[in-house]
Amino acid sequence: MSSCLRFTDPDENPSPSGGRWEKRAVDLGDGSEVVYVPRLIPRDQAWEWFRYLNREIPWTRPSIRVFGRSCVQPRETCYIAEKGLAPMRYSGYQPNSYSWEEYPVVKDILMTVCEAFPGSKFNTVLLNRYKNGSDYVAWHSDEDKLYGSAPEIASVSFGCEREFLLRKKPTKSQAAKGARHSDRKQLEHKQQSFVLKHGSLLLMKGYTQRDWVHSVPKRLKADSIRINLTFRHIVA
Ligand SMILES: O=C(O)CCC(=O)C(=O)O
Ligand SMILES: [Fe+2]
Repeated sequence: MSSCLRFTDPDENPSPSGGRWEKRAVDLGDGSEVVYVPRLIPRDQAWEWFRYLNREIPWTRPSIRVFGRSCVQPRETCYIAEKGLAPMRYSGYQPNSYSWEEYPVVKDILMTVCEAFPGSKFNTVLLNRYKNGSDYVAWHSDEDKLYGSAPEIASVSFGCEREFLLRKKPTKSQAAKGARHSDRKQLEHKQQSFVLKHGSLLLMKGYTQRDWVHSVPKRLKADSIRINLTFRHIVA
């Protein structure tokens, strides 16, 4: 069950720059926070970029390992990274890394993110394409020492609106006891839901990767393509 979001508005205390966007911050507690920008990119510009990404990106649907079993990833992927960075790996899969120079529009999207959040730093991007509502991303966190202890991850969405869920990870003692029914119920209340709109940005900050997991569940009514870019910063 997803709880209703209660937003605070950081623009009530505008920062020196990056203030021309409506931003909705959600404090998840204990040092975790997300900021949702519903209209990072104007609608027509976002459709133009959607068409470019859909057409030009070399999408692949790799085999990954989940709980020791090989399966086809339930969405298409591409990875772009600065040269010389440590390789990225998830679920037993190490994507080929393409260069930023080959995809100028991806750089333009990154520039827009950096204008909205001056001071943020990103050097890689993982792109995902969901052909329709049967494509999804399962519960996971992007916690990896490659990204440091409290990474900022900027997620920009295009095309079909999809639900994005965030759920608190069980604490060590909850995990040790095994998720009893009452604990499970408690954790369900610590779930947040966002409908990520065409041209929107969701910034995950602080301990969101350490303490929360996220997913984009199957939605059989979603009948068109969604493209998502998660900008990340590899520290080593
Ligand atoms: O598609 C999304 O909104 C999220 C993708 C994601 O979580 C990931 O690539 O790690
Ligand atoms: Fe993720």
